[in-house]
Amino acid sequence: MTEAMTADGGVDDVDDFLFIINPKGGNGQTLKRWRQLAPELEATFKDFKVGQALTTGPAHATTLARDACKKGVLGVIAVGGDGTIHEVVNGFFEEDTAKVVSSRRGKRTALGIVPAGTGSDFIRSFGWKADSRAALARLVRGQRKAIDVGRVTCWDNGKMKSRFFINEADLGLTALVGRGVPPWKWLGGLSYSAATVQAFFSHVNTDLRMKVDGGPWQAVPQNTGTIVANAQYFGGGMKIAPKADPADGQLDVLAMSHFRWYDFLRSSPRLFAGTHIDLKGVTALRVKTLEIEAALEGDKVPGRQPFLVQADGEPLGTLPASFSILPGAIDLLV
Ligand SMILES: Nc1ncnc2c1ncn2[C@@H]1O[C@H](COP(=O)(O)OP(=O)(O)OP(=O)(O)O)[C@@H](O)[C@H]1O
Repeated sequence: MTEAMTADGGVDDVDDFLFIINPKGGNGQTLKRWRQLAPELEATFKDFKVGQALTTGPAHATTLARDACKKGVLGVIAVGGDGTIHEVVNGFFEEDTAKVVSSRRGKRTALGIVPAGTGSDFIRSFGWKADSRAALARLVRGQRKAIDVGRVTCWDNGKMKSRFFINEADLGLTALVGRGVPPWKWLGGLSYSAATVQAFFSHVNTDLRMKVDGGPWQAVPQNTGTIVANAQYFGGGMKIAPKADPADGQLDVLAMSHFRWYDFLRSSPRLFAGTHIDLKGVTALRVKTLEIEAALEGDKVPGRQPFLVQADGEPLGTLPASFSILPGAIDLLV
C-alpha cells in the first residue's frame, strides 16, 4: 500500500500503477486478452497497489491518464493498440499546452505498454512482440528510458488544434488509409491493405510546400503522402522510417511524391523491409520542426486545404500543419 501527500498536506491513497484498458481495442480482443491476464497481473504486481480502468469511449484514456499523472502514480499503463497509447500519451501533458503534467509525488510518472491492439506498431521499434505476459514482466522491473514525443498542430473545425504523438504523424494518402481502416478491422492485419486499395480511389497527388527547422519554404511537388516519424513502423508493420530513433531528439520525415497506385504495389515489399529510402520520389529528412501546407493559392484557404492529417493513426484534421519534437518528454518503462 502506498500513501502520498496531497497538495493541502493531507494523505491521499494513490495507486502505484494504473492500467488503462480499451475494451474495444483489437476489434474487441483487448478486453478478452486482458481478462485472461488476471492471474499473471496479480502475481507479477503483488507488491504494488494496482488500479484498472476500462475506457468508456474515445479520449477517455487521456482524461484517466492525466488524472493519474497529477496524483503521481509511478506508471500509467496503456492496454490496447497504438490508438490507446496515443490517447494515454496525450494525458501526460496539460490540456492545450506542451507542459508535462507534474505529479504530487515529485518523480514523474512513467508510461507503460501492454500491447493488445490490431497493429501495435510503436512497440516494434523496441523489438518487442505483442506479448502481454512479457510486457507485464517488463513493466514490473521499473526500468525507464526517456523518449521523445512529437507535437502536431493542424486545422480542424474552424481552428488550429494540437495533439501529441509518440509513434508518427502523417498526411495525404496514408492518413486517408488510416481513416478507412476501422470498417476493415475484422480482417485483422489485412485491414490496412484493404483500406489502402480503397483510399487510392479518392486520393489525388497534390503540390505542397514545407519549411524545415524555420528555414525557407521549399516546394514539394505532387506529394502523395508525408510521414513525420518518431519511431520506425506504421501501417501494421511497415518500416517506414528505418533510421528513426525515439530518443534522438529529432523527427524523421519521409515525403513520397509522384506515387501512383501501382508504385505502391511495386514498392510494398521495400516499404515493409525499410529499404525504400532511395526509391525515386522519396525524400528523407531529419528535423526538429516542420511546417507543411498547400502550395497553390487556391488550395490554401484553411478548411479547404487538401490532405488529411493523422497522429498515431488517429484522425486529426487537415493541412496546414506544423510538427515539433519534445526531446525526452516521457519516461517509457522498458
Ligand atoms: N470504450 C471505447 N469504445 C469505443 N472506442 C474506444 C473506447 N475506448 C477507446 N476507444 C477508441 O478505440 C480506438 C482504437 O483503439 P486501439 O488503438 O487500442 O485499438 P486498435 O485500433 O485495434 O489497435 P491499433 O491502433 O494498434 O491498430 C481509439 O481511437 C480509441 O479512441
